[in-house]
Amino acid sequence: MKFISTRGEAPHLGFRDAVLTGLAADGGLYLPESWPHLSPDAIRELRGKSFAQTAVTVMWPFVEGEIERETFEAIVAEAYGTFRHEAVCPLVQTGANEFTLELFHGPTLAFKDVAMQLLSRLMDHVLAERDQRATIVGATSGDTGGAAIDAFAGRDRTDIFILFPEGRVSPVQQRQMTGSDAANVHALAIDGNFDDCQNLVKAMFNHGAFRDAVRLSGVNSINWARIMAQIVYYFTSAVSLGAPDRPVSFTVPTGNFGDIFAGYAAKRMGLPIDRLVIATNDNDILARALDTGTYEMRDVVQTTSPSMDIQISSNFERLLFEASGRDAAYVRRAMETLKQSRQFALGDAVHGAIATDFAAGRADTTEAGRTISHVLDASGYLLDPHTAVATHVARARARAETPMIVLATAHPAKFPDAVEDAAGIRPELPAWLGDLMGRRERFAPLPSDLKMVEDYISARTRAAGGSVGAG
Ligand SMILES: Cc1ncc(COP(=O)(O)O)c(C=O)c1O
Ligand SMILES: N[C@@H](CCOP(=O)(O)O)C(=O)O
Repeated sequence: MKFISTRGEAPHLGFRDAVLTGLAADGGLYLPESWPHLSPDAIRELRGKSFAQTAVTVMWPFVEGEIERETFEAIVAEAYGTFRHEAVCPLVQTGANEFTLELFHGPTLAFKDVAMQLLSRLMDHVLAERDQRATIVGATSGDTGGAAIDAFAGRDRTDIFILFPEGRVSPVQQRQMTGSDAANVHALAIDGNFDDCQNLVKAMFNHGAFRDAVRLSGVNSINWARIMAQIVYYFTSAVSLGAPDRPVSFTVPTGNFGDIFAGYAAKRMGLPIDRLVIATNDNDILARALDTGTYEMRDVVQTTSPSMDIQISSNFERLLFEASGRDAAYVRRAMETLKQSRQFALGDAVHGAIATDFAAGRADTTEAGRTISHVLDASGYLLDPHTAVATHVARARARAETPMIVLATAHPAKFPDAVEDAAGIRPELPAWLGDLMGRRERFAPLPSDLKMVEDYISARTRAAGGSVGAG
């Protein structure tokens, strides 16, 4: 299996190079050159399998020929051994035909752990095989950073630098990034919002000399392996509700569009998904794009679901590539127009293609708060604000005949203030994370300035001399 860039001007890469390369050299995002297909019989055979077994089956077509099967099985087993629930991602019934897929049983209580625990082990494996080191740089609106730091802390072949927007993440999220005492971990508090952090990361990838000098690698969902790992729970949850013999729908709290794109990928791989519903908070660029056919940036609004306070959804580019019939020239034009004028028109064909697979809705902070309180009253189940956004949207969109699976992307204890304001209950961190808020903080405040951030990283990374991967 080769991986190709959405902008059509970067080398085609094998799996290991795609994992280490992150963003393609032409600024695009890697995708498999074709979608593998699981037949209905193959999907039926997943019934009764463990999460790790399903994970190997679903991801193997992307990995085959690049990593030995036994090695891959061991990496997957170790990654999901870090989760605190036997089922890894359990499904809980929360309404008549509504199910909540709990993705927060990993080490940092967010869905990011599902991919990050795998990615760190995959990277370690490939770097060790090549006797290389890498500098990982990532942007976070709150959860990616903590998950990446947990997954990479103390690893010998990587130094990790996480850029987070100062003052815009929850105190728990901040401690998960700043409370690590591992020497290879660096938390950078950027004076800006998440989009500024993400723009800095992309600019570093597009700066060839820096990229090569520090052997730059990425762990945001620009990295294909992040998406690949997230495809798995669409299969496990749908199969547990009767797939492939019964279609299901999913509602996904959406920011950078990585999680819901993984659902789209599952559908392209043969999973019968009726609807993929994009749920946004007040930062509703994706819902507006679906409504109007124009992707139009506005200023970011701070909400009680900070991890979704995003305007530039980087994975939307992957969907544009697919919906345009893999037209890299269309994607290049769209991205250039966005850069110049902060908006672009999808065009009728692409807009129509997207609308056949996706629906969208929004929930503001008041609606999300009310949903937390209603669900608690009705079923005793406590939602985090991101999952509440999705639950609000799901309930407006549900069809009685099709089970609706809502992705629960974070544990409510990551956002205790917002949950307490909404429901009068202050969720506690699990006992095994009890010392988190007492840990000493270590981070560097920096302006949103490319040169200063690059200089900071160059002075501290232990990797030097030539880019990793083939890109
Ligand atoms: C808790 C939570 N929910 C939802 C999202 C949105 O996911 P995505 O960026 O993949 O759309 C994020 C951040 O990515 C998150 O941390
Ligand atoms: N919401 C994310 C933003 C980064 O998303 P990613 O999936 O591209 O890493 C976060 O929590 O940081």
